[in-house]
Amino acid sequence: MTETFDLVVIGGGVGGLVTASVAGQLGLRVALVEKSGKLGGDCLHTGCVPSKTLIRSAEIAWAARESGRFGVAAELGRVDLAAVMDRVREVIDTIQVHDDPERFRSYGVDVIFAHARFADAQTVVAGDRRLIGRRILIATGSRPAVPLVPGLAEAGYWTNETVFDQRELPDRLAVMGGGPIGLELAQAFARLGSQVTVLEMAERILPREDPELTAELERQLRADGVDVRTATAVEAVETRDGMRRLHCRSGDEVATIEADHILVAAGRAPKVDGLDLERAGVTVEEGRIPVDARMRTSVRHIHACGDVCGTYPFTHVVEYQAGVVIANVVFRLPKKADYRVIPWVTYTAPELAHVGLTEAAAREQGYAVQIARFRFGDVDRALAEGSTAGLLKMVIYRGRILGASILGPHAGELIHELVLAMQARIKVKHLSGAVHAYPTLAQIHRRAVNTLYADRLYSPMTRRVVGWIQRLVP
Ligand SMILES: Cc1cc2nc3c(=O)[nH]c(=O)nc-3n(C[C@H](O)[C@H](O)[C@H](O)COP(=O)(O)OP(=O)(O)OC[C@H]3O[C@@H](n4cnc5c(N)ncnc54)[C@H](O)[C@@H]3O)c2cc1C
Ligand SMILES: NC(=O)c1ccc[n+]([C@@H]2O[C@H](COP(=O)([O-])OP(=O)(O)OC[C@H]3O[C@@H](n4cnc5c(N)ncnc54)[C@H](O)[C@@H]3O)[C@@H](O)[C@H]2O)c1
Repeated sequence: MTETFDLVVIGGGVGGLVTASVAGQLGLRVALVEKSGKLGGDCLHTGCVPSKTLIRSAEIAWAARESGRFGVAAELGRVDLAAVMDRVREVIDTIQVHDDPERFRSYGVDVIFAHARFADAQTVVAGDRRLIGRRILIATGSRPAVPLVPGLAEAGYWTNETVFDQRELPDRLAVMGGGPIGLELAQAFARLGSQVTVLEMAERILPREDPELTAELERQLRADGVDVRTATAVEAVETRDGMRRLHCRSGDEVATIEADHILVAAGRAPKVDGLDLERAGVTVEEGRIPVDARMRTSVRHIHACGDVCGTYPFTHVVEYQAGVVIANVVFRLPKKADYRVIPWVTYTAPELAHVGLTEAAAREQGYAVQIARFRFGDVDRALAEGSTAGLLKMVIYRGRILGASILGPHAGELIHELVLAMQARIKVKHLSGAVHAYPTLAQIHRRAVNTLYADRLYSPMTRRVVGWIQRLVP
């Protein structure tokens, strides 16, 4: 059966759903093809939602363990991973209601559950249907990249696709990869009671983040009981009596880590296979689909967004890119994606939030920047909360923020004041001038900026000026 559509969307994750729902509600003839049998994609089923729900249970376990420090001394009973994962499932099911296929059908979207592939640049084959699209969107996401380590496949491992199905807490867990997925899950399992080792190949955890903050986060993770080993490569894995032995090398030193289970969190691979992209003439580079600023692939009427493009693989970025696709496809406006102000957050404890340029990136680009820093240990609310680790670091050029990183309590919430300031190109003097309620963590923004003015305010010159005013003005 051959049918014609204004827009054919491949992939029912964030990118595909946002685009299809808006285009459908605005009257375009839209087909949405999803192969997994359910809508929602990685974020809902195996990504953001389950990980953040698991982290919440881990926080509760940690709070019970630490309660004595707050004068409440609660007893932590047995951690029941099955019950924790049941709660994860409940949260997914609650959110899944928003992604009910019937809801999309009510918007006029033809939702098709099938594997999609290209027959040519205009035609997508989905089961026994041939969908001709005036425009086509590829939003097929990514899957875990699994390193080629001898013995790993035979030993078996978890990824984000299987970890949330587990029912028993492992005594010992080895995590390959010290990126956001690895660290969030490593700390969560450690807080729930597993003995966790993180094996990171690079010199430091979260290599894309500011090293000043990641060094402090590494110390915090260790204090939480996570054994973090950087510059460590897993060279081979063997299984003995059901136990995994990971043979690792760090420089000249070799070590063997024993674990009941291995979690692989070593990066993502865009899902481009099985799409027959060559039939459509869509270019694939280094395993991902490159796009221009209008989210167009090498074939102008075929767009791509989200993890399949391999840049900024975050839900909020996919959503933003879908907006660019909508502007171009639905409104035919030449809107371009602009990544100047993109925040992201790693949900460890403390959280690490970032937006814009790091200090190193700004200096590399030739900006003579000023750095404003303030530590949570000097913020009264952080003291009251008992969460004093971490700091705010702001990268400032000619009075405006080029970038900022926050390591600290609720950093993911706090960063948005700076996101808005950057987006609106507000000068930092306005952050300092804005009254911030006491005692809030948000005072850290104002206090960081004030450190820049302190030297000038209390300088001999200002003292002289004040002296003249006092003498001259009655
Ligand atoms: C553990 C984990 C935690 C994360 N936490 C966060 C977080 O806290 N914050 C954040 O911003 N981001 C987070 N992310 C990243 C976020 O989940 C992704 O960036 C986002 O889900 C990507 O959306 P997408 O639409 O590009 O792809 P997906 O959501 O992966 O959707 C792609 C869809 O396409 C379908 N598909 C693939 N191939 C075909 C085909 N040939 N035919 C038909 N359908 C197909 C797939 O089945 C899937 O449903 C996390 C990711 C992981 C793995
Ligand atoms: N909070 C969030 O927003 C959030 C959370 C989780 C994931 N995500 C998204 O998902 C993406 C993927 O996350 P990720 O953590 O899997 O990937 P990543 O690429 O960010 O980090 C993977 C880490 O694994 C290391 N590594 C690679 N191969 C290795 C090996 N053989 N042995 C040991 N270490 C190895 C890399 O050096 C890197 O530090 C992230 O870039 C992020 O955009 C976001």
